Amino acid sequence: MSAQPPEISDADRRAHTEIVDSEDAPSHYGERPITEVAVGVLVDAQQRFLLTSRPAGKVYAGYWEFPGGKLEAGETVEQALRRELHEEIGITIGAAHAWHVIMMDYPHARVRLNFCKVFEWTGEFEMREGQRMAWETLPVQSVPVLPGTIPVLEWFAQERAFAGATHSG
Ligand SMILES: Nc1nc2c([nH]c(=O)n2[C@H]2C[C@H](O)[C@@H](COP(=O)(O)OP(=O)(O)OP(=O)(O)O)O2)c(=O)[nH]1
Repeated sequence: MSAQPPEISDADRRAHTEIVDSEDAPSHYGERPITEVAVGVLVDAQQRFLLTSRPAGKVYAGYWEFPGGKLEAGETVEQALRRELHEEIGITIGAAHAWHVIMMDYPHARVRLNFCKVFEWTGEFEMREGQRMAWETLPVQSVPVLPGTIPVLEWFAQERAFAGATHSG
């Protein structure tokens, strides 16, 4: 089975990234409310990282991203991450190590992405929303990647002294 990669629209190209790397940004930043998102960067013993495709029916369906989702009321980033990764990919994570925080201004929403590295988990991977999964290294082979995923690839490139394009497209 080979799924056609989705078209990249002008809106995707316009999606605006802002590196924040602090928790200082107010909950209403600019004119639009901010949606808090917990994102897991799972790294295995071979230093590969896990990407999953966004399921049908969500915005950016078919795009590749790091697994995660929106915080529910009263949740911390770590709690939301633990819940989302269990619900969506079937695993129970160990410690979540806060890494970087960025804002993304999409046509559909303004989101604050709280990226956490995760090195330990238990359970079998089970794509419970019909996603696909891929263990990746640089350069990433899965296309297209979500605009808000690209900065993570840049951080890996810096950490790993990787030169060249981090992904295609
Ligand atoms: N999971 C994840 N989301 C990302 C990444 N980069 C990025 O811009 N996003 C954006 C896309 C979405 O606007 C938002 C995540 O929301 P979502 O719709 O996937 O969250 P969810 O699973 O809670 O969805 P739902 O319950 O509303 O269906 O964050 C990434 O690497 N991983």
